[in-house]
Amino acid sequence: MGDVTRKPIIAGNWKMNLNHYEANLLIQKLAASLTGEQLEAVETVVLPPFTDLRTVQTAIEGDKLAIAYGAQDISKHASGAYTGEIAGSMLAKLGCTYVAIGHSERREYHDETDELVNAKIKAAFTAGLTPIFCVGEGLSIREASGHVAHCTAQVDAGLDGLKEDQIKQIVIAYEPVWAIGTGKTATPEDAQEVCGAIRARLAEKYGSDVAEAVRIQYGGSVKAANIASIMAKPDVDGALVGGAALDAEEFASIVRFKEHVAR
Ligand SMILES: O=C(CO)COP(=O)(O)O
Repeated sequence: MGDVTRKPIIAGNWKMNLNHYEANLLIQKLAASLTGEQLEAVETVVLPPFTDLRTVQTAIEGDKLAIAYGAQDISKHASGAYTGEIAGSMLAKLGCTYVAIGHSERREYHDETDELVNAKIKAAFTAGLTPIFCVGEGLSIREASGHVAHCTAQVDAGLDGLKEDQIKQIVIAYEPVWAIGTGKTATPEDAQEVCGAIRARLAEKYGSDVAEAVRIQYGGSVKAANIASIMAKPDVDGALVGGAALDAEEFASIVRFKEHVAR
């Protein structure tokens, strides 16, 4: 293990929830629930729908809040005749720092392949955005004990052709599909097993310097009640939160995980 300290990163993936009025309200409530010190200790990120981004930018910049934001998807293309798509340069212009790529809901409902995910990660870097690169296994793979191999293969494919300094910046989110929106959280040991295996794979391929710099999140039914024990694991550097990120109090409490007792 190196001596790199990885700043915890808690990101709220709002999915297809909240219009721009509701987005503004949620940002205001978050700002009221978290102190500057708490936001300093943990990188706090929101990933609203595209249509909310301008409003979220205005709210965050207006009050100089230490909250980062980003999008839930990106086009692999830079610009052009791609109806309905959003380019990385457009997201960068709105002040986005992050973009989620390869979320299981996009892989499943929009047939996103590892190859497309890899192209989107490259598009994000070209636009100066940091990918939150999602991987995770479905229930049948987990039941057949194929989860580690599945996730490390997704990591290999997603990072193909990237430079080491890009890989160092990336955030990887391990989200077991069977734990998303189901209330079935993976145990902290389950989360550590895969997050640790991902880091070991990164070390094998790119060296321990790179592996120790990458932040790895766990996602899947994260709540204020279970965050502390998940964050206590050595290779878990943060969380990607879905449903619980729509409630300001709950999300703020997740961000304050250092004040909770791990159970
Ligand atoms: O998919 C997720 C975050 O990207 C997790 O969603 P839930 O927290 O609602 O299970």
